[in-house]
Amino acid sequence: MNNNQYAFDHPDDALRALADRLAIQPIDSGANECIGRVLADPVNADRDSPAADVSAMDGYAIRMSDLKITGAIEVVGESACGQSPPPMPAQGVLRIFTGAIVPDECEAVIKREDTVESDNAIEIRSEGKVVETGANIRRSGENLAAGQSVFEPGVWISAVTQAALVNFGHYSPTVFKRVNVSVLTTGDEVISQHDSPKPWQLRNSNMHSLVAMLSNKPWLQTQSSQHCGDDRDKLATALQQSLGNSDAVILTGGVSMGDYDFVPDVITEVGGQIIFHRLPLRPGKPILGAVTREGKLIVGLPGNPVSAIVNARRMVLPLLAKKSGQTNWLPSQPKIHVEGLKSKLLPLHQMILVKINEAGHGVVVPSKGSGDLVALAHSDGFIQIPPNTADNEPRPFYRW
Ligand SMILES: Nc1nc2c(c(=O)[nH]1)N[C@H]1C(S)=C(S)[C@@H](COP(=O)(O)OP(=O)(O)OC[C@H]3O[C@@H](n4cnc5c(N)ncnc54)[C@H](O)[C@@H]3O)O[C@H]1N2
Ligand code: MOO
Repeated sequence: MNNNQYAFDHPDDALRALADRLAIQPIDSGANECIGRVLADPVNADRDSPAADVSAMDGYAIRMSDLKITGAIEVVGESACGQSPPPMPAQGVLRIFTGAIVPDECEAVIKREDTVESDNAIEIRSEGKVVETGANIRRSGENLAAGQSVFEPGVWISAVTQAALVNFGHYSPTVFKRVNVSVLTTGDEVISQHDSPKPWQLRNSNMHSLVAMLSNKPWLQTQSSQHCGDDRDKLATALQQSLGNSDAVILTGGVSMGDYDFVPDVITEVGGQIIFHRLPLRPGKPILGAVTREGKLIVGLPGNPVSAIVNARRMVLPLLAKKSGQTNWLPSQPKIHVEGLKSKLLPLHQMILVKINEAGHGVVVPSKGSGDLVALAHSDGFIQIPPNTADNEPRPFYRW
């Protein structure tokens, strides 16, 4: 707590306080697809990786004494992939292939380009003469030994995670259930895609952008998306229903100080415990975070389209990630230099739209404010600048 104006000084503190109260998803016993989902059980190595000493190159399995031989050395046999290896001959070398098992008593592998090859014999070139004991041999268990931990629960299963899971025999690991999310937009001025807007109306960009952001994540599932006018009772009913069939409800609009801003009251009415309402953020000051008794998430995002989507990325996705079981739910972001930054000195964490240039630097996207969804659409993400800061240090970058 701080100077009374805001429940938290830093958005991450607000996130942690709310995240602590969320119920983690149960295990999904019926999952038949694990890619993009969240690992629920620990995974240990079922065997050494590599499982045996193997060659890292196509070449010849030698003893160190072979390096002293000038002239031809007989190639006595070969160790090929997918076969158990022949014994190392007392004299002569074996042809060996990348990934094939290195026989006991082989002391190094010489790359074939470091030899002069002829029928059933090689000569070792000067480049090959300098190999050291163990050269080009991958030792059994050097990546990981049998029984050691590969992953703890809470890992997001990407293509690279999948490589290790399959390598250790976990084709269908246990995962957490997807987080079912409902999107509930509010406001009498917002129309559906089937209507054409009058001057005092606008299209529901928030609903479509939020659903798009959520649908990018295989560990989430959009349960429903609906719009509700500024009617307190209808909003309460819609929120109650959404909470009944989802794990999280994300609302937009109606969270600030207007006469028709019913969202905070309605959240309390349906049993939500408000953890924060208003944070020192721009955009996003009116944001509201709440939790139900069952540990479901409710977030009230401001209605302005830039504010809604910036805070969906900055605040909602981490909370949903926590709920999904991910342990790295609030990762630190890479810091980037930003050109053209002239931020005002404000007692707020400012989130500024940027585009990334070829040098990997951010360039500020000129914006007219939190209703400027044209600027939003031309950005790659945003940076976050601490309150009352005017220097041009690298800042954390949140990519869309
Ligand atoms: N007296 C104060 N007024 C306002 C404050 C404040 O602190 N004191 N905060 C301002 C800030 S910051 C924001 S952001 C807005 C957010 O207010 P609400 O969440 O109550 O949003 P609305 O008033 O409902 O709408 C704001 C704006 O966004 C448009 N909108 C709403 N829903 C959608 C939608 N689904 N798709 C596209 N656009 C939407 C809406 O028409 C308004 O133009 O409050 C300030 N006021
Ligand atoms: O969240 Mo508001 O967008 O700062 O205008």
